[in-house]
Amino acid sequence: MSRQQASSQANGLGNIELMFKQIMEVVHKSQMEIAELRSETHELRQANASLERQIKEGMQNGNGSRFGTGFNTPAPSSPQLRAKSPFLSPASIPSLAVPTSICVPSPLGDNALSQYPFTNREIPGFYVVIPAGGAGTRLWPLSREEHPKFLLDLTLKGRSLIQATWDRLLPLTSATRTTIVAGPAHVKSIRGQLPDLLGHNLFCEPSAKDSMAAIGLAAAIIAKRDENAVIGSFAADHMISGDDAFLAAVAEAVEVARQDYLVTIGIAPSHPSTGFGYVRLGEKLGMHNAPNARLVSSFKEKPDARTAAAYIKTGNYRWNAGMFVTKATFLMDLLKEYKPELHEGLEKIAAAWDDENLRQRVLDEVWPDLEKIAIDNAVAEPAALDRRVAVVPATFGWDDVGDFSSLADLLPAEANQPRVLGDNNLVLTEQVAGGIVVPGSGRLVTLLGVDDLVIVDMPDTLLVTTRARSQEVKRIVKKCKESGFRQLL
Ligand SMILES: Nc1nc2c(ncn2[C@@H]2O[C@H](COP(=O)(O)OP(=O)(O)O[C@H]3O[C@H](CO)[C@@H](O)[C@H](O)[C@@H]3O)[C@@H](O)[C@H]2O)c(=O)[nH]1
Repeated sequence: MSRQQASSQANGLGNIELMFKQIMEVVHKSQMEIAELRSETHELRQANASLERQIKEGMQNGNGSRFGTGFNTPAPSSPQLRAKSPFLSPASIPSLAVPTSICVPSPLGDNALSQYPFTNREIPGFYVVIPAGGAGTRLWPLSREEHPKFLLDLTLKGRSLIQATWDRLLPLTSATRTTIVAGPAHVKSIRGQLPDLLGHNLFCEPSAKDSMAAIGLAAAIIAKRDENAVIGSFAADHMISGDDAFLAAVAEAVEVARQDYLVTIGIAPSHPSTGFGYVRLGEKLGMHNAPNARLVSSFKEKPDARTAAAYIKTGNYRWNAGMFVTKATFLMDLLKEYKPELHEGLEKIAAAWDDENLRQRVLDEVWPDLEKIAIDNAVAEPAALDRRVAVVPATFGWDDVGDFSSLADLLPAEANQPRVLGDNNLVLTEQVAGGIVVPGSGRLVTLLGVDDLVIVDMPDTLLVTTRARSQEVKRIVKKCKESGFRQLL
């Protein structure tokens, strides 16, 4: 063969390879689009169900012709915040066929698809634990001690964050296996918002002792009820988009947890956040039922910005989404090893839990001395070093709605306009770009020529700051406390 012929043959092969690559890219893109469409369809179905519920509630209250206010869980002293409904009328949404399975693209960018059954997603022996403890200080004055972030409907979809968390997880479990750990100040509101929550599944802690005591309490009680229980702990105040991918990731995490691992869900970091824990991806676990699961080679809770940036550069790190899936007994074993006193205290409380008088006595005696520590520091960090922590990398959208800046990102906006949480008619702007306005006092808020401001106008106080400084709102809360404005916290 002449050199010219050989070179033209090589070119031909190269072209075929290129064509194949392009075809594969198109196929992958279509698969991603299908997964996205399915996710949107599911969200539409949920929105539809939520609207139906609002109409039903409105009719039960003799108020059938008016839709809910959108912001249906205002703080007791706040006015109702009105909003445009983001929903279509039920009649305009066609009924949708339920797919038999869902394909979720692999989070590792390897073009693989994992298939999960769509219907009957309940996982036998799986218990949900929702620790509802954070005050959401960075969302003050919208979020208050008595009425924290998880009780608010921050997306104006008609459900508070804790209600949305409940709705999201219900397909995997049932009300009998869904539990909440909360302080006495929030028990009544939680019961009001979640009428299906069973009395014996609401674990009331005497005071805030951080996430290890809260999740450990639930684990200890559940382990007594069911020694084979696998628990999944999910914050009450996070937002998730792409529920199918979320449920698939949790189902995968349960499979891994059954093999005695503390399992986290890993989110691909978008920026070097100092507010999250980071997990370093270790070797693949190669489990048949959990194709994406990997070992966590190390776990670092809230690194500084420089460290976080270095982590992200490697491409080997994921954010810990604050979700932990594990056998209840395995978590107690880890606790016994790494925090024996906390373990002993929680076991004592769990043993007395079913007898209400005894429970109170033991709580009074034991709870005040329990160590206040996050689950991440108490067990996740040391257990990762012992190769007992695994991660399921996730593909769903996730946000912990930590401050007004991230809340702004979640709200719809007209181009170059501030986002409005509430009634758009109460906000007038001229040459204003970006930012977020909460017109919560009922009066008109007007803005001229200011960009990226955060304005939260409540009946009892007004907050003005910038999006860039919104992480620092807790400094103002501290100042209010020091200056004697306790009633505003
Ligand atoms: N019941 C109860 N719940 C609590 C308590 N303290 C914390 N929690 C709950 O435990 C979860 C995590 O606690 P946070 O205090 O909000 O943790 P964080 O600083 O946000 O960090 C955690 O979450 C991040 C994701 O949002 C993670 O990235 C990080 O690694 C860590 O797990 C939240 O659901 C919070 O409500 C408490 O005393 N009581």
